[in-house]
Amino acid sequence: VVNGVDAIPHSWPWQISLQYERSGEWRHTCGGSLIATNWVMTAAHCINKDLTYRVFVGKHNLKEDEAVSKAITPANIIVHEKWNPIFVAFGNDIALIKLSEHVTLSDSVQLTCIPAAGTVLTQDYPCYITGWGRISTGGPIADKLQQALMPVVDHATCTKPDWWGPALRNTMVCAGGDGVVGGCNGDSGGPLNCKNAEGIWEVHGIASFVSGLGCNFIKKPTVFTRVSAFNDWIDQAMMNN
Ligand SMILES: CC(C)C[C@H](NC(=O)C(F)(F)F)C(=O)N[N@@+](C)(CC(=O)Nc1ccc(C(C)C)cc1)Cc1ccccc1
Repeated sequence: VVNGVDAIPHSWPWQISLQYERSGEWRHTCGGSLIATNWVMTAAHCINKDLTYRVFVGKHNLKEDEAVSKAITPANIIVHEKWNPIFVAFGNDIALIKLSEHVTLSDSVQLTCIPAAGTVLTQDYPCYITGWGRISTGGPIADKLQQALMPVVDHATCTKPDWWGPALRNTMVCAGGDGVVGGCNGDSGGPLNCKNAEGIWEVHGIASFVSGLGCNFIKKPTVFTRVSAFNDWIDQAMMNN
């Protein structure tokens, strides 16, 4: 997250770190959200079938051993069948990771909620991006979980020619674009957290892409998969696996 701040430790207890093993060490690659005690929602572009992954729950500082955290092996990874890595613009950048065991919920490990199907947030609705992604374009990833207020940019604005243009799908949701805050590599798959009218946090977006011109480029908001466009897919995947 570019121009974010350190989160209060474990204040986003559904945020996970998706890590893969390379030459004997584990590397953070993406974020994700705990939506059930044995299911994590992330981005399809985070998944490479040839890699070995682990899901780390209850983390704050990636560089420290934290007693409240636990690394869990995936049992199964379901990538949206219409995801095409060559055409990110087509969307469907969503995947579900079934964990090999149910997590134990605690103050540091909690579930987040999926919004009602079809929910579309209005312009400037206040949401927060969270993640351990790069803290500047091309810069280092964060040690401590970062957060930033990233107001929603509605479809009418986000599809303007000098924004993302008409190619932007309505199965996507934009946020930010002020030239200051932005998601960046490593935030992929992580949540766009928005409080609903009842004061309950929901995950409205899965961080998908930012402009190649820069992670916090003005009028190029961070683009998220709109979770409320995939309720049926999520339900089916969890029921069938
Ligand atoms: C792997 C890609 C598909 C998604 C990756 N996503 C992220 O970093 C995220 F925002 F989700 F945290 C990304 O944006 N990667 N970039 C490499 C940019 C990128 O690939 N962006 C992009 C934008 C649009 C499209 C399609 C919709 C035309 C594809 C990729 C990050 C970047 C940004 C500025 C400078 C250097 C690196």
